This record gives sequence, C-alpha cells and structure tokens, in this order.
Amino acid sequence: MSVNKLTFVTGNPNKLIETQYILSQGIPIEIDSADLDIPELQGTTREIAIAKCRRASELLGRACITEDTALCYKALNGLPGPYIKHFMKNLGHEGLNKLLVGFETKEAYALCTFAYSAGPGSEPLLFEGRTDGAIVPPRGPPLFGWDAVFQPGGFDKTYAEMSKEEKNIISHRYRALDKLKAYLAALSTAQT
Ligand SMILES: O=c1[nH]c(=O)c2ncn([C@@H]3O[C@H](COP(=O)(O)OP(=O)(O)OP(=O)(O)O)[C@@H](O)[C@H]3O)c2[nH]1
Ligand SMILES: [Mg+2]
Repeated sequence: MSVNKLTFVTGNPNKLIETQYILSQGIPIEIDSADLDIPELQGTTREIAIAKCRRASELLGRACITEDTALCYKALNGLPGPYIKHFMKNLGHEGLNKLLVGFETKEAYALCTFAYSAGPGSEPLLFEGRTDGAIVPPRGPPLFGWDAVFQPGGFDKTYAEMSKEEKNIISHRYRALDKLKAYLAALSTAQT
C-alpha cells in the first residue's frame, strides 16, 4: 500500500489543519479527511483510540488515521482526560480553571493519540505524544478548544498565544505525529 495519501477521519477542522501542516513539514503525504459518526467508548485513551480507528477503517473501507486528544490534570489523577471535549463544551475556560480551585498544583498534560489502521480488520497502531504544562486563566484568542488555558512547561505563553510555528513544534500533536511520520516513512521505504 502506498502511503502518499491517507484519510484522517475527524470532525475537527483545527486538528486537520494542524495535522496537515505538521506532516507537510516532514514527508510527502497528502491528507484528506472524512467526518464519520463514530461512537467514542469510555476507557483508557488507548482503548478509546483503538476502538475508534478500528471502526473508522471499517466504515471507510480502507486505511486511515484517527486522533484523540486528552487533557489530564495532575490534581485530578488524569481527569478530565479523554472526556475533555464535554468538560470544555459545558464548563468553558472559566470552568476548566475552577475545577482546580482548592488544589495546590495546576499541572496538567496534553496527550495526543494518533491511531493508524492499514485497512478494515487490521489492528490499529498507536502513536502517542505528550506535552506537560499547567492550566492558567485564559490568554490569547479562543480559536481552538482549550488552547487559551494551557501553558506548556518552560514557556510564558499559552498555546493560544503561540504562532502556529511555535505550537506545532512542541505540541502533543506534533510529538505524536513525529512518531507517525517515522512509521509512514519506514513503511514507504519498505514498499519501494
Ligand atoms: O485547545 C485545544 N488544542 C488542541 O491542540 C486540541 N486538540 C484537541 N482539542 C480539543 O479537545 C477535545 C478532544 O476531543 P476529541 O479528541 O474527541 O476531538 P473531536 O471530537 O473534536 O474530533 P474527532 O474525534 O472527530 O477527531 C475537543 O474538544 C478538541 O477540540 C484541542 N483543544
Ligand atoms: Mg471526538
């Protein structure tokens, strides 16, 4: 199978833009997208990622990638984790901060899990990337999810205050895609 073209099954336009940008910096691959309605199970980030990618490739009928992002608070033993989408939607930036009132540590990490399936029936492979940081009062344009309340460790800017060039070389998504990129490059080499 050639990997110069791959479908990213996602309904999230910001994920797609970042993924296309990051991958275009590394390997010659064209990423298109399909927005399929795939139930996301409860469980660990790995269980959720595997089930979603398996179903996505079955529905699509060919190879694909999927991605799951979790935002894990140290004080809450990793929650909201993979359920961050619902927390963000219902609580907003203010609520994401309020969850930590009374806790000393505001530390959190963003975890990205890309899954690749070579096609229906093929067990998905996982590529994880993690960026450590802290939850802070919102700063920067509220254009993408919780970017405005996540400040990566060692930086004085939130994700939202960073340029795309800055975010996309330190982000959880970049770190996961770096591993996926290496896998896809090796796959292409093995097939030529
Ligand atoms: O500020 C942000 N910076 C990021 O870098 C980032 N990556 C993901 N997210 C948000 O975290 C939730 C994950 O849920 P999620 O993985 O199920 O995504 P999704 O349902 O939007 O898309 P998909 O499942 O169709 O791919 C969703 O609310 C995403 O908008 C981010 N927010
Ligand atoms: Mg989703």
